[in-house]
Amino acid sequence: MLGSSMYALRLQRVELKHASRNGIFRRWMSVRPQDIGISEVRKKVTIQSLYQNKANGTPISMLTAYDYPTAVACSSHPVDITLVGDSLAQVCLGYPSTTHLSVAEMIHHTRAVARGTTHPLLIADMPFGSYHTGIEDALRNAVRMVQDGHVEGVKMEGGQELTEIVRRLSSVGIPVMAHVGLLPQRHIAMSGYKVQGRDRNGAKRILADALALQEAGAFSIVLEAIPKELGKYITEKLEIPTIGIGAGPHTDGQVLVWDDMMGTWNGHKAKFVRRFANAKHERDSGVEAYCEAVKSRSFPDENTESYSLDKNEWAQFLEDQKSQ
Ligand SMILES: Nc1nc(=O)c2c([nH]1)NC[C@@H]1CN(c3ccc(C(=O)N[C@@H](CCC(=O)O)C(=O)O)cc3)CN21
Ligand SMILES: CC(C)C(=O)C(=O)O
Repeated sequence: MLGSSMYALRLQRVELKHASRNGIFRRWMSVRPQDIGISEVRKKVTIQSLYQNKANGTPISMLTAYDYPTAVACSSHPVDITLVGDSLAQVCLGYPSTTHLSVAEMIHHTRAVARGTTHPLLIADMPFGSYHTGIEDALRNAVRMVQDGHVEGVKMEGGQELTEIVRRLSSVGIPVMAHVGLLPQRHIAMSGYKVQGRDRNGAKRILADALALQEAGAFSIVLEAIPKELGKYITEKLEIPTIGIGAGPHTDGQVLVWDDMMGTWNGHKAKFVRRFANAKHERDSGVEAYCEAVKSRSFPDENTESYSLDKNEWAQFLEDQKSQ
């Protein structure tokens, strides 16, 4: 056991050396997936490979993750991009809105996700307020996300007003994913979570935003809650891959929130959500069965789930107790 794990460690180190010598050093590229319980080796997803997806019409799968186990689950399947979305605020931390999430809280979670991430590209949301107080603040916070949070790129919500920030981050090599349409960080200003671009002028504005963000250097863009016709049109107009959530079937990729996809989210179910599992049912029946077993003393089983000591040792122990 010890021997084999030391061997794996040594091998890992050798591979790391090899990778860095060849100039293809990437944090996880050379980590043996078995180390975190992943059996299949997949090629690291890169911005270039995402462009190839768009070119050859292979859909891009993006899923949110908020901690180590969800990151490992993404890394165990052909998820192309793992997103530490700021939906973290609501679905994991119990805040009423994404606007409550701090950079420190986000980084705490991105570090855990990074530890469980192998082949997927790792992107995280810039929290509300972390890119609104000036270009240098945005850059400083993005650097924190990369350096302390271990993410490979950042996502930010907004349109043409963000182009200078996108340009600055891109210019120093921090990949930026843009996000237009429904902007959850602005739900108060937008009077709720509403489908965007439903009239001619709204649609024009979203297209203009998407084009401006591409021109500023965004490597990809999320289209949230817009009509499917517009999702298709923007996807055809842009050179960068579009990732839709409630933007119809014609975007270059799709994203869903982990808890929506798993069927564990108790809150509102948006029209664009499909539950691909009913993990809530499994989870609840597990908790119920556990409580029942404890209360009925059927758990733990005396023989298979408990420890014992040698009969003679125990007799001696009791004997010693008498003379105390
Ligand atoms: N669980 C969860 N899933 C998400 O997709 C998500 C979050 N949380 N939290 C952060 C944001 C908020 N999002 C939301 C929240 C609500 C709607 C929603 O209720 N949409 C209405 C549209 C109504 C209309 O304009 O016609 C819907 O019924 O689909 C959409 C996106 C997306 N993000
Ligand atoms: C749903 C995705 C796109 C997101 O922004 C989030 O998880 O916060």
